[in-house]
Amino acid sequence: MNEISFAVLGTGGIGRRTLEVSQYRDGLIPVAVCDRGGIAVDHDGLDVGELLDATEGNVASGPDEVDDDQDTVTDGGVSTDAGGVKQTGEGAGVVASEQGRPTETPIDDIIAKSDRIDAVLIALPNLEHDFIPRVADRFAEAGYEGVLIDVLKRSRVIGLLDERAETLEDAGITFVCGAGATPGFLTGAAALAAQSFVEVDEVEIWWGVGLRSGYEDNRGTVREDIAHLDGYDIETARALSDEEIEAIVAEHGGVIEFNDMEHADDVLLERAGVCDVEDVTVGGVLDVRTDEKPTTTTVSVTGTTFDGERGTNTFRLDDDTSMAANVNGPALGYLKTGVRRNRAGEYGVFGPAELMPRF
Ligand SMILES: NC(=O)c1ccc[n+]([C@@H]2O[C@H](COP(=O)([O-])OP(=O)(O)OC[C@H]3O[C@@H](n4cnc5c(N)ncnc54)[C@H](O)[C@@H]3O)[C@@H](O)[C@H]2O)c1
Repeated sequence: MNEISFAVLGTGGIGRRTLEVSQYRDGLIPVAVCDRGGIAVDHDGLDVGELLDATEGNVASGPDEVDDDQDTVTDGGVSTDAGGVKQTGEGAGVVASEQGRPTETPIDDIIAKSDRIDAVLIALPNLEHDFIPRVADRFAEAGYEGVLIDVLKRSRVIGLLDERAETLEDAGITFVCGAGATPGFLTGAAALAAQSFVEVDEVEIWWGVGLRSGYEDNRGTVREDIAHLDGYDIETARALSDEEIEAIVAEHGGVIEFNDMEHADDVLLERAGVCDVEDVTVGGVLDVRTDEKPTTTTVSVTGTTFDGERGTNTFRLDDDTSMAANVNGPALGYLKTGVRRNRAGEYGVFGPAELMPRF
């Protein structure tokens, strides 16, 4: 396969690791990145090492300058004080890199350069359900013809993307949705595990994530997970200040269990014909005190074979593989598959249970 130039929208906990993992994959050239305050573009390939060093512990999760008395709502939720973000350089995020420059229109600036970009990985927070679908609209309106891929989690967003399938198809865009770990890797594993059966009764996904770097370095992920707790939803989670999130994490002793999560594995498995939405359950445990997983990540698919046997096929991740590895390895694998499909003229919306990620 020829080289693939790609961009990353959002260089937080996930986006930074996407760039890092891409260094270990053949043929992937990171040419553009942005966060909420800056952009860096080099069509010959960005210096990822420099970019990662400059943004280490220095993610632009909130606006650059915030009046201490005034909460500012952003796509990543409410940030009360830019001082809450660890900073190691001049400015937070991409602008701290010598390759970066400040901008107030980061996504539009990437779109303006997108005719030379094969694939765009969207690692933005999705606290407004239509945020990522609206980003897709902007690429389509600008005449982008390439791959868009996201690692979003919520079931209802897939419907919003499906509504746009025709527009994306007409534009020549191949959109791979929900292509992180769960949904993503584990959804794909469930689709494979289901192949033994003629009837699938149940798919159970149970994840364990240990993130010693905690909320500070994984703001979108932790905030969006909190929206699944009793008493919270996406709107209330979006309105929480950083301090309130830290307090919720502390109330749980740093270990939070989630049950019956609205994870798009369900709709993605249904649209791939594996089972019905209601047959899928997703839950897990997040531990922000340690990098060790609090529980083993498993996907169990229970069904009946053609010859009448009932059984459960189980796919298990090693406890030593991190969330960063299990989100970004598959996301880049699905990105490569997306580019292959795009170059073959297949456009529209695809899920991880319909594709096999490539190396
Ligand atoms: N599918 C999976 O398995 C999986 C796993 C983990 C995280 N995720 C998802 O990945 C996403 C990112 O999570 P994270 O922890 O990296 O978040 P984060 O808060 O650490 O980073 C978000 C990044 O997006 C940037 N950003 C926010 N709004 C922007 C805007 N309007 N324009 C440009 N840039 C903007 C921020 O500056 C930051 O760089 C979340 O939606 C999370 O749910 C998915």
